[in-house]
Amino acid sequence: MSEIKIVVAGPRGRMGREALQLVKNTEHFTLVGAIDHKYGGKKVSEIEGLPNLDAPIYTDIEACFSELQPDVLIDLTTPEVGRVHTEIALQYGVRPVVGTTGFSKEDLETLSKLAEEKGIGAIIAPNFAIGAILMMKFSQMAAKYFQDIEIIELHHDKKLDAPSGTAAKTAELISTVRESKKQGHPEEKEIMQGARGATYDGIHIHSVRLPGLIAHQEVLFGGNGQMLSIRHDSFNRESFMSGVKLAVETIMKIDLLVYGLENIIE
Ligand SMILES: NC(=O)C1=CN([C@@H]2O[C@H](COP(=O)(O)OP(=O)(O)OC[C@H]3O[C@@H](n4cnc5c(N)ncnc54)[C@H](OP(=O)(O)O)[C@@H]3O)[C@@H](O)[C@H]2O)C=CC1
Ligand SMILES: O=C(O)C1=N[C@H](C(=O)O)C[C@H](O)C1
Repeated sequence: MSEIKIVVAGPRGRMGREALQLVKNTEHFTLVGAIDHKYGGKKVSEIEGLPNLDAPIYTDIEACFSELQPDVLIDLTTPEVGRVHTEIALQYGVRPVVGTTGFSKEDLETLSKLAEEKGIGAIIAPNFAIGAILMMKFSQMAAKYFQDIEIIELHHDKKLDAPSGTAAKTAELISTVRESKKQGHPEEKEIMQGARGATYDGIHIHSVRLPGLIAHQEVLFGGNGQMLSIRHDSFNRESFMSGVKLAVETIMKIDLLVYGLENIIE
């Protein structure tokens, strides 16, 4: 395989560190730079706890792209930052692989149009773990038979966005095969605000945040005298890396924005 030149945004983060290891351990991947709002001017190897990689760190993403001309940006930052990074990457002809969650429907539409306009591939994947993709696909299958559905997503307490990108994507996939409906008693009242969680197309989503957790989701389907539960657990962040690798390799061959890893696995 030919060499793929990569820039990682968010290299000191929980996912960013794991992505640096992936790049380091993959023969045809080369880390040419990193984007970090606090450590511009340093090298990755100079930051405590990061792998011994010589790549320079930039705070200015445009300078980074003009000077290094990377093939791919891997973005693992925050919703606001990730959205701007993705837009700039597309403007500079750098293919974005985005794990950052919390993008709105409008953000996705705007970025998709921009990718199409520029003829550049982009992958935005709320979850890179193969088991999570299967959990979402199995949930979509089950929703044809069970229309009353509640999603419980559980994450570590450092997570910024709620609901998780995975929960939002699961609800979105389910709503393509299930007619919108209001669940629960028609006259139910929340005695405490938020008790029934968020709703997407009538599907209830509950977000749990606790120390000790990594990334977990259970989708509950209620039927007459039965319940089906589909669950996925990520016990470490390495679980996401085979998906990141696949996305980086695939993005070199596509020229449009893909939202969700399920679209490139099949
Ligand atoms: N798609 C997937 O499979 C997965 C996606 N995620 C998503 O990935 C994102 C990152 O998660 P996680 O690693 O846990 O979060 P972290 O908070 O650990 O990492 C985010 C990093 O981004 C840095 N950052 C903030 N602003 C900028 C900026 N302007 N430029 C460069 N870096 C910046 C932060 O630095 P500082 O701390 O100094 O602010 C931090 O180091 C989240 O959106 C999360 O939901 C997470 C796991 C899996
Ligand atoms: O912040 C996290 O940790 C995770 N974020 C993603 C999400 O919002 O779905 C993916 C995974 O659940 C871990």
